[in-house]
Amino acid sequence: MKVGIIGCGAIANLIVNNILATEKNITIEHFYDRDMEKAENLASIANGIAVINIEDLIDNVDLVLEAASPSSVNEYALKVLNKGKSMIIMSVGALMDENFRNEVVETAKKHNAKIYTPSGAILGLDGIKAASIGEIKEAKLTTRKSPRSLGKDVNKEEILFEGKASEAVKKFPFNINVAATLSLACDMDIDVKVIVDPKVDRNVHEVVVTGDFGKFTTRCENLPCASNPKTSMLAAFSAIKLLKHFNETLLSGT
Ligand SMILES: NC(=O)C1=CN([C@@H]2O[C@H](COP(=O)(O)OP(=O)(O)OC[C@H]3O[C@@H](n4cnc5c(N)ncnc54)[C@H](O)[C@@H]3O)[C@@H](O)[C@H]2O)C=CC1
Ligand SMILES: O=C([O-])CC(=O)C(=O)O
Repeated sequence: MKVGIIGCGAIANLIVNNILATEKNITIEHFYDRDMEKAENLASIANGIAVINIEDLIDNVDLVLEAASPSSVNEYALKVLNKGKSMIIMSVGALMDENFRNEVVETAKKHNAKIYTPSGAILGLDGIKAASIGEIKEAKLTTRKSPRSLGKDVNKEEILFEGKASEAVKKFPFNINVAATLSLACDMDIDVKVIVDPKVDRNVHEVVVTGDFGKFTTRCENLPCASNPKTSMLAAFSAIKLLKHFNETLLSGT
């Protein structure tokens, strides 16, 4: 399988280094970034090509992995899907806009392509997918990050946001894509709280879900990526595992 990457930052670097070292059947050779130097750096690690035109990436791969920004999803998703290429989307917040999401899904259907949103930086997507066979009644996400992650200068804990995921992704486009991933899995605009906390140096996400199945709570304390404190390493790991799934025969978990 040939994969092309849009956005050559923290997540893309972890993915490329891992896949290069562990997977013979996945090649990642085409890279695009609005910062050409970033694309060239990653291309040199992978012995690949930094493309200037996005079409040169789309035309030469089977699957496009977006790890750039919500606005990049608005810019490129329809171009990718219109050419029948499947897509892994990390900047899931872009899909909270219902009209855009419907257009993306319809385009993918028309061209027989798939859209994957990995579990990213949170725990519990497996349980939610199973729980969604019954009714999911309530889902809440509480995210706690350091002032450095959230770009705030505070010396005590502060609630920055309480409301719906659709609003959260607009206010924190680079910090709370997980709220969108949860909303898609639950098929509802979930409740979100964002807390800046000078006492933490990890990205902490708590998920509480109730439904016909009962109730579960998950909590993770994620180490951030060295090159981007907003982003948890687990988010990159989840995309790596999804890529590996394409090659696996025995698949565990929903
Ligand atoms: N789904 C999830 O659980 C998570 C999603 N994310 C999201 O994944 C994305 C990537 O994260 P990182 O690798 O940490 O970011 P990063 O900031 O380290 O790298 C992003 C790269 O994309 C490039 N870029 C941004 N917009 C672009 C555009 N319109 N066209 C071309 N290139 C563009 C930037 O120049 C940069 O090199 C972000 O949107 C982030 O918010 C991050 C963590 C968890
Ligand atoms: O990596 C994280 O902890 C979560 C994150 O930035 C996002 O969902 O955008």
